Amino acid sequence: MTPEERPDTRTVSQVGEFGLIRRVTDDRRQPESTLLGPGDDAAVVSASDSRVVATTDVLVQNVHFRLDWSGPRHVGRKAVAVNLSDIAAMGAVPTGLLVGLGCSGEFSAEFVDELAAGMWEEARRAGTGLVGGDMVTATELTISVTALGDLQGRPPVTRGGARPGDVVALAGGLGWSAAGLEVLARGFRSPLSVVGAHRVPEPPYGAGPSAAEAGATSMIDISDGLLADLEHVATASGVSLDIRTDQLEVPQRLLEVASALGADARHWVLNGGEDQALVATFPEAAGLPDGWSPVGRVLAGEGVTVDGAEYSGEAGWRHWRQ
Ligand SMILES: Nc1ncnc2c1ncn2[C@@H]1O[C@H](COP(=O)(O)OP(=O)(O)OP(=O)(O)O)[C@@H](O)[C@H]1O
Ligand SMILES: Cc1ncc(C[n+]2csc(CCOP(=O)(O)O)c2C)c(N)n1
Ligand SMILES: [Mg+2]
Ligand SMILES: [Mg+2]
Ligand SMILES: [Mg+2]
Repeated sequence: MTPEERPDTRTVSQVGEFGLIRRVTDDRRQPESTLLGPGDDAAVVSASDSRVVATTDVLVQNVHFRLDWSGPRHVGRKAVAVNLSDIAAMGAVPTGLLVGLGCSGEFSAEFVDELAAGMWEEARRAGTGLVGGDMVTATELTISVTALGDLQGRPPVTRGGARPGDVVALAGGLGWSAAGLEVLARGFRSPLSVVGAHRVPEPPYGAGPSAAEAGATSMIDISDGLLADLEHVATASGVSLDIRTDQLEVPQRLLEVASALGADARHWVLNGGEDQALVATFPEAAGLPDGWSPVGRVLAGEGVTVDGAEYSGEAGWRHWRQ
């Protein structure tokens, strides 16, 4: 075995702050929108628009992921995916990502390499890259990602534009991540269809800009749960949203997993978080773009209902739940 082939067993402490930065920034082919990448006091990115969309989501070990449930590549992909889905939910395309990493010196440097590889993998799927970040020592593994985006000349699609008569529509899957979380919490590691969805969500990135192009009146990505996140749209728009369960399919696979666990698949679909699907409202006459299907209606009033009735089950995820 040559020295180059020997596995690198050094820890983060041994490699140090600048060694670590070099490892995760060297040899990365930046996307075209990166005019100046990592290495200076700040990055410079180009955009076709004079406005910049900016969003941050933080992931903390044992709150957002567990390292006995997910590997560093999964965690890296998820940290980027949840941020890129917020960019898509504004109707924008991403132009760059900044990553704040807090980790203890005991982690292997290879762990950080894998985390960075997962982030780049997900960033590339959406046509963007990591343009900068920060590395600090911390007692809990913490990943803060900031995503920047370009509205390409369109108005932002906010949570506040839904109007009575609009169609509520969905792009992407719901309930898969919650099913995976429950499977993992019960000590199982399969089926991969749900465990994989929990480890790494698959936001429908292209559906955000295409909804904006088609005249969506409001949009949000589902991080906490469909009903919980639609509450934000109902409040911001001053309307009521009614979800129709005859239009919101519960996938057969989720029914099977739920039946094996004695759980409720419909609850996963209505209240499960972290699938990062997109929900938007469209004027009835607009027609839905590819990848979008109707799941309900916007009505005059307030709050979110299911088939015209209040939902009695527990709502979606909340930090510091009492
Ligand atoms: N610490 C903060 N300082 C300033 N604004 C914040 C802070 N935390 C959240 N916000 C803002 O509040 C709004 C709602 O934040 P929230 O995190 O709930 O949205 P989200 O990212 O879409 O949801 P999730 O975090 O579940 O993915 C966003 O506009 C966000 O920028
Ligand atoms: C170990 C572990 N326990 C529970 C969960 C579930 N979970 C955590 S945060 C969140 C909502 C989105 O977060 P945020 O609002 O911060 O974006 C959900 C559904 C998990 N992923 N890992
Ligand atoms: Mg957030
Ligand atoms: Mg969001
Ligand atoms: Mg978010």
